[in-house]
Amino acid sequence: MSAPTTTPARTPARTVLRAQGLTRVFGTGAGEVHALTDASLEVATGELLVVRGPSGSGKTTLLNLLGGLDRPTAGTVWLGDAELTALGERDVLAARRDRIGYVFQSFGLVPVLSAAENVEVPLRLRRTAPAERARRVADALDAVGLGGHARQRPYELSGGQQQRVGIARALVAEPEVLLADEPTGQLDSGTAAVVMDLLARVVHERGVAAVVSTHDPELMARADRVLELRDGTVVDRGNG
Ligand SMILES: Nc1ncnc2c1ncn2[C@@H]1O[C@H](COP(=O)(O)OP(=O)(O)OP(=O)(O)O)[C@@H](O)[C@H]1O
Repeated sequence: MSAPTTTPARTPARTVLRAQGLTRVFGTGAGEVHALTDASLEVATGELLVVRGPSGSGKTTLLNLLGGLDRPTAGTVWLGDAELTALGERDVLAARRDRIGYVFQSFGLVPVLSAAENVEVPLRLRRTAPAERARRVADALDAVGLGGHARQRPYELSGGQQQRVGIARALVAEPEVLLADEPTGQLDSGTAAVVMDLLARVVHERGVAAVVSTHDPELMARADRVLELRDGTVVDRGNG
């Protein structure tokens, strides 16, 4: 038997985030809205899963359930070995703080804080020591190419730069999972491509399991896998 000619350099991928049978029904004055029905997925370390689908197809609903921001009507989310959907409020908050990074369409930066202070927020919440905070913030800003912009406030940065600060903030505490809901929705197409390339690179380099929703067909090119939603149902899990 011949020996393999190449040795894999990377740690083998491990499933980090898993959802089974996720259903979310909203009660409204006009009756029930079935925003998501029986959705299942898995995301592994270093994998970028893009969720696509038309407006109203359930992308935000799915991301909110995966990130513990909302509770499903039925179904389960596992974060590693922990059943996120079975945890009480305090434990969900701790899991969100310690294990998940979020990137928002409208960046979600605090206007009165500098880029560095915005990136520092998750570390303060985790009570990381000041010297360690400073080191990690500098590393995270360097990783998104903004080492020279640490003291600038959000209004002194372009939209693309603001979203790069948002990505640095999401990754600074080294989460296992990164969730981004339409992260390039407010950017022009050229800037969107730069931001998406950056997201894909950091996900692969850092081995984060990432779920990113988008409308933009161009952004699918950066995905390792594309999951497609229609009317709240997964019509393609992108497994080939
Ligand atoms: N809190 C809510 N109460 C009632 N209905 C809701 C609520 N949130 C979402 N919905 C409905 O659930 C469906 C899915 O919405 P969702 O925001 O998940 O779609 P989306 O794919 O993210 O859309 P978009 O691309 O426009 O952001 C829509 O019909 C929406 O109106």
